[in-house]
Amino acid sequence: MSEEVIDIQNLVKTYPGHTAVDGLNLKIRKGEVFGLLGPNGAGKSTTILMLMGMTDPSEGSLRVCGIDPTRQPVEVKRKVGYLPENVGFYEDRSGLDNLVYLARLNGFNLQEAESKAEEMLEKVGLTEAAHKKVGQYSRGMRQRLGLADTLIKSPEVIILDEPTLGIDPKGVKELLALITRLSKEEGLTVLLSSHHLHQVQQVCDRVGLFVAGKLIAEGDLESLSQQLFAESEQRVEAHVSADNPSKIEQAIQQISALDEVKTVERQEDRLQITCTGHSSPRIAREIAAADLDLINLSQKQLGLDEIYQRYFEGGENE
Ligand SMILES: Nc1ncnc2c1ncn2[C@@H]1O[C@H](COP(=O)(O)OP(=O)(O)OP(=O)(O)O)[C@@H](O)[C@H]1O
Repeated sequence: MSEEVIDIQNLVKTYPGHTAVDGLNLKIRKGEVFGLLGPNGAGKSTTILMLMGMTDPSEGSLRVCGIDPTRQPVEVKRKVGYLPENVGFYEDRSGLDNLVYLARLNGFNLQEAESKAEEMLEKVGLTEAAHKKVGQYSRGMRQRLGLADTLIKSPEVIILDEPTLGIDPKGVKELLALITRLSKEEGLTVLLSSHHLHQVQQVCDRVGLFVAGKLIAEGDLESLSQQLFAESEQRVEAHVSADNPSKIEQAIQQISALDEVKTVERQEDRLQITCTGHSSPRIAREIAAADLDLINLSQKQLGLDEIYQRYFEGGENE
C-alpha cells in the first residue's frame, strides 16, 4: 500500500471576514508529484504555509510525514524543503558561498557544508556558475539555487510555491525537467503550486483544482475530465468497415436513437458522434448489433485547457 506523506483533513483557514481555505481534504503519496492548480487568491499559498507550520489552521487536521506542523513546526521543517515564490540570498556573494552559509545554518560543519553545497550545485546544474555573484544570476538560476538550498538537508518532501514565476520559457523547461528528475531519481514527494496549467500538466502525476479555497476536483487528467465533464458534451469517432453501406446506415440509425447521443455524422468510413457522458461502450454495442466491423473507437480526451477555461479564467472573486 502506498504511503501518505501529506494528509489534510477538513482544513479551514479564516481571516477576518474571509475564508481562504474552506474544508480541504487531500492525500499525497510518497514519490508523487502533485500539482495544486488554481488562480491567484485561490488559497494555495495559505495551504502551504499551514503545511509548513508557518500559520495555524482555524479548523481541521494535517500531517506531513506523520508530523503535525501546528504542534511541531521545527520537526516538519527538518523533513520538508520549502521553496517560496521569492527566495532571499546575499546578492553580493556567490551561489556557492550562499549555499555553504545555508548548509551551516542547517547544522553542517564547514567541511560538510562545502561538500554538500558543491554536490547540490552539481545536482541543479549550477556548477559553472558556482563562483558568480547571485546578484548576477537570472531568475531561473536563482530558483535552481533555491532548489539546491531546499535539497541540502535531504528532505522527504519538497514544496514549491509558483516556482516558475518570472522565468523565461527555456528556464521553465529546465526547471521542470529538474523537478521531474529529482522526483523520479530520489523518490522525492513534490507539491507544486501554480496557476500555469501547461506547466502542471507537464510534470505532475496528479492535479488538484483549487478554486476559492475549495478543491473542486483531483486526480490524473482522465479522472479530472470524468469528474468535471461527466454530463457535458463529448466527441466520439467510430472507424468502421466500409464494406457494407447498408449496415453503416443501420448502425447510424441505432446510435442516433440512443438517449445520450445528440448528432451522428458520417464521413466515409468514420462516424463522428456528439454525446453526453461516457457513451463509448453503448456506441460500440450498437455497431456490433448492426453486424458492422468496428476498426477503432476513440473518445476525445478533454485537456486541462478546457478545464482551465471553464473554471479558472477570471481568477480571484470570479
Ligand atoms: N494574512 C492574510 N490576511 C488576510 N487575508 C489573507 C492573508 N493571506 C492571504 N489572504 C487572502 O486569502 C486568500 C488566499 O490567498 P493565497 O495567497 O493563499 O492565494 P494563492 O492561491 O496562493 O494566490 P497567489 O497565487 O496570488 O499567491 C486571498 O483572498 C488573500 O487575499
